[in-house]
Amino acid sequence: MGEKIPKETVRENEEEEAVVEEEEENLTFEGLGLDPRLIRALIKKGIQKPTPIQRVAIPLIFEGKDVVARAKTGSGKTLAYLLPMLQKLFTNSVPRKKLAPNAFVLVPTRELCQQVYKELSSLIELCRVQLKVVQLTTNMGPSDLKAALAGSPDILVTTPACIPKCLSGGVLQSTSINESLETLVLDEADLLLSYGYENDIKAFTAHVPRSCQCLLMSATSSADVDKLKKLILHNPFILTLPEVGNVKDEIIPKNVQQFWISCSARDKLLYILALLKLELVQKKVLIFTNTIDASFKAKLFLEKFGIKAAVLNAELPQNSRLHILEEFNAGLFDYLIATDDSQTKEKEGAIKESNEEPRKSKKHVKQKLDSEFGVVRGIDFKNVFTVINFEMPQSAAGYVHRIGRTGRAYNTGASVSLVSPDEMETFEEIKTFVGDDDNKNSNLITEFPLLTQNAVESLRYRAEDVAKSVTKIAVRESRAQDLRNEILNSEKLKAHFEANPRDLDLLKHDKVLSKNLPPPHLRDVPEYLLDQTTKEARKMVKLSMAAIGNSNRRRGSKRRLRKHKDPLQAISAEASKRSQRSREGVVKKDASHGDDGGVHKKKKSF
Ligand SMILES: Nc1ncnc2c1ncn2[C@@H]1O[C@H](COP(=O)(O)OP(=O)(O)OP(=O)(O)O)[C@@H](O)[C@H]1O
Repeated sequence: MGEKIPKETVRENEEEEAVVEEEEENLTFEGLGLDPRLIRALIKKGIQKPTPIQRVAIPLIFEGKDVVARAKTGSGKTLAYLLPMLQKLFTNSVPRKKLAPNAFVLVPTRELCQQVYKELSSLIELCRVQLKVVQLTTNMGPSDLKAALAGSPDILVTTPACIPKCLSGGVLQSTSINESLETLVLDEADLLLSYGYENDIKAFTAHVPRSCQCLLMSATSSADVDKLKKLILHNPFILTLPEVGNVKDEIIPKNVQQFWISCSARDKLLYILALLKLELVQKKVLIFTNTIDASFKAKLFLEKFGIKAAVLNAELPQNSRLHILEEFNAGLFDYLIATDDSQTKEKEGAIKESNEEPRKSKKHVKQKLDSEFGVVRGIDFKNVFTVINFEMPQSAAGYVHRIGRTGRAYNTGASVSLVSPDEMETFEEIKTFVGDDDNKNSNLITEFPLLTQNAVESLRYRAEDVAKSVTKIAVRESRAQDLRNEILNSEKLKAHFEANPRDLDLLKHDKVLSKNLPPPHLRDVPEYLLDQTTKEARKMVKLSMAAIGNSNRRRGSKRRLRKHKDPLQAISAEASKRSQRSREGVVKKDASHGDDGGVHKKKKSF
């Protein structure tokens, strides 16, 4: 590890810049000076060699420098700061003052909070070191905050809005922070200000000691990042990657194949049906809509054809959202329809969480969206191969962040955008933005080659018939029903999930919402409907999926998870006469139950 440069020296220096050189590609984690315990933990996670941003950031952070790391989405920025931060904490020879956590990680959303917390917890567990990490969110009451901060945690992961709450509630003292804080990380820095945290961050900087090492991680360089840089860092080391020449190169994921399909807005359901039902895209699939209603419409429509998908949006309770993400990441279902309203949020700016008490009435919940929810930025969806833009985002930046949910780190992926005539103008802007500046004729977003007009037309009659049955009222009812279920289940199972975080399969989020089960003739596409080209395309997609081991991974995780016990049964059993079994806490799920039938029936007991 390099010698620690005194903070004062670093801050008086001119800003320095580093570029990752190609010849450094062979650098290993050992070569970066990473502790063997961390290297072993990474190997257990399947991570062998550092990504470019990790190759440069880790040594600089070891040197004690303030760092601004700008690297494209999915490039491994999280580990770039977590690894040296952890090593700094568990190899520190000087006893640390523990009046307050020694490291603060500030992120813009609760989902990110949970993600970073989990990553840290698993690294700590795998390294078998005595470090304690806590996450705080603004929906925690004073007693929860106090309980979480008891026992001298070493690392605090939170959103900036939570810090003033802790300070004013007396659970954190500014003098303690000033004496103990050694590392401050602002992750997804370009979002922190647009989420309305400027005042919270400004107020917090007053308590940050000058000796504290500050790290600022961001996917883009924006005016907001500059503002934060000036606010908190002094003469930091600015990290850039070799291909960085302008903003767009910084953020466009290179290993995502981008496709588009032209279709009318009305035909979008038909086209998504064709893509999924004819298996022309590789799983797992993340589908983006711009509104919650559109996501329910797509879900209801698809489930009539036997395609089960979960929805994810800002209206759902936080427990449910986190659980949906975990299930999807664990491979419990293949299709997730996420509502991305991030651009509205960014445009409106400063929609800050109101520090209200947890929601109480269903009516209230129904209308309130969580402004700390962010589904596009920073969320690490695992093993998503295909991103589908069911509706186009409103800007090129939104597009890039959506497609960046696939092709993470060293993986590859694909995106398919369904573009209607009224979205064409935005799409042209996106094409120009992602296009190659040096070669004006090149077009990085190409027409999706695997879907023939014949194949689409073979499904049209069925699709239009079913689409008519998915009325506005049906959408509204399903949305309300889903929300009610999620609130009830989320509250009831909160304690259970805290104690049994691996019991993911007991509450399936891709359950069918329609009152009537899909008729069998819609579930199966008769072979005679498929033309030769579609049959071949389907075969090709299956072969590629097998090649990347996608299907094996999914089956494996399902089998593993089914072994766990089912507290849903236990809860319903408590009320029933099967007291003997309920006293044991949990009841094994009947192995003969299918994904749907068994779990579904049990949930009705709620
Ligand atoms: N050295 C590595 N080798 C392989 N995979 C890695 C490596 N480092 C990180 N990853 C994985 O890559 C994925 C993306 O990493 P991460 O979420 O840190 O990206 P990011 O740069 O923060 O992206 P975003 O800007 O979208 O937040 C994660 O699943 C992570 O576990």
